[in-house]
Amino acid sequence: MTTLGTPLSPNATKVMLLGSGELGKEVLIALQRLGVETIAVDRYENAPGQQVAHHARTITMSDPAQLKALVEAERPMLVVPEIEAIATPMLEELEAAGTVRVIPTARAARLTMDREGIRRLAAETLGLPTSPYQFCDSLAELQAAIEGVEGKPGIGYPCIVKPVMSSSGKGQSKIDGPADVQKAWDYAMAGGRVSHGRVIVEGFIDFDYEITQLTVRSVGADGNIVTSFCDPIGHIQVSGDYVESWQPMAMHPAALARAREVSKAVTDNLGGQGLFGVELFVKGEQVWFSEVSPRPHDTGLVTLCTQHQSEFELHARAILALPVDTSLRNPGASAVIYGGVEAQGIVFDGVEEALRVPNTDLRLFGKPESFTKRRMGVALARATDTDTARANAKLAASKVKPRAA
Ligand SMILES: Nc1ncnc2c1ncn2[C@@H]1O[C@H](COP(=O)(O)OP(=O)(O)OP(=O)(O)O)[C@@H](O)[C@H]1O
Ligand SMILES: NCC(=O)N[C@@H]1O[C@H](COP(=O)([O-])[O-])[C@@H](O)[C@H]1O
Ligand SMILES: [Mg+2]
Repeated sequence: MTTLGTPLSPNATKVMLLGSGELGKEVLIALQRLGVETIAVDRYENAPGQQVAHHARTITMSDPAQLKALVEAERPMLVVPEIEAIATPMLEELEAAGTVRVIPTARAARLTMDREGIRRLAAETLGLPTSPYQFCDSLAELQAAIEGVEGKPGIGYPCIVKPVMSSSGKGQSKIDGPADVQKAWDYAMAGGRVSHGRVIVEGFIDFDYEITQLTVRSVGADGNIVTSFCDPIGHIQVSGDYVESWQPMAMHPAALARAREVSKAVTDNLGGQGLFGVELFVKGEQVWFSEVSPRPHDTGLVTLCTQHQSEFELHARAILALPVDTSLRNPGASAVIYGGVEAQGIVFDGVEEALRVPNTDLRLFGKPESFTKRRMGVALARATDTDTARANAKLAASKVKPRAA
């Protein structure tokens, strides 16, 4: 049974988010609506979620001592990781000591913190289909992994190199031939979230399309964990970062069934309560596991305009052991708004024109600093079909013009 308290009182139900970007901001709003007392933590001041939470804290989340001190001082009922770059072994320690509960579990946060833990679990422990891959600690190892050594075939070309710890495509590049290897290595070294000399090289999967299968582990009426699925989300990525997503993605029934089998296998193993974003590549009826976020997914921003309960509300409910409803309300789409400029405190022209596009909405995240390729907002569109929704979301996004003040 869940009992919720009153925020800012001695009986408050306190939840701490580790990472408070655009995704955390929406989770915090969902928690606020249930009267949860929220603590938004990030690596910089005035992060989007810090602007809506009861309390804002700024620390280096990858520093175990700082993380421990903060959790012990605040004593939240739940700690909810929102990004990968966190001192997750410290979360495991704190969870083991009974200091706090981590969402979905501290082990899941550790395994998904870098690409190695989750890839080895999926491919080697669970036997799920993935791209061929190798981990490398130097340029020479990368070259050998691609070209092969002593008669052993390598991954070959084309392939993709990514820092083991990065997200939103940072440091990721495609290698089409030997001339690109050095450049890809240097780019990966510059792009990781935490300085780390390790990369994954993956064989390129020539998929027809890719999806995010949002999967929720919540507590059922009988007290047992139930798994529910949202309608699949289709998306387009450019340079490893999502630019457009839509829901539902029309899929062959066999591919959808397989996608859900794979999602269930991964999320069963990771365990705990909460929403997961399982990323899958699809070709015909064939499905490959790519990676999983044990938390709301950027491509799932579309659920703000398509589902009765968005992925953020689903996460908030699931972690509080409340019932969830994953049903679709109407088709819809999202389109990303990049900063386009390098400046602090930017302004957005064209918001009115954007919102004149029928059945659209906007989220401007309020990030204090813009970079050319930093995601600063998203346009949302609902429609009776996803083609119309995609066209309108892109049109609305294109009307918003960020600029230096
Ligand atoms: N092996 C692969 N074959 C083909 N395309 C790939 C492969 N790996 C990655 N991609 C493409 O690059 C995108 C980003 O890759 P990935 O999800 O691993 O990066 P990421 O940095 O973790 O991104 P995010 O944090 O946004 O999920 C994928 O969604 C896909 O479009
Ligand atoms: N693909 C993961 C993802 O989209 N994560 C989202 O981006 C934020 C970081 O943005 P920033 O790099 O602009 O600070 C994170 O806090 C999270 O909300
Ligand atoms: Mg991804």
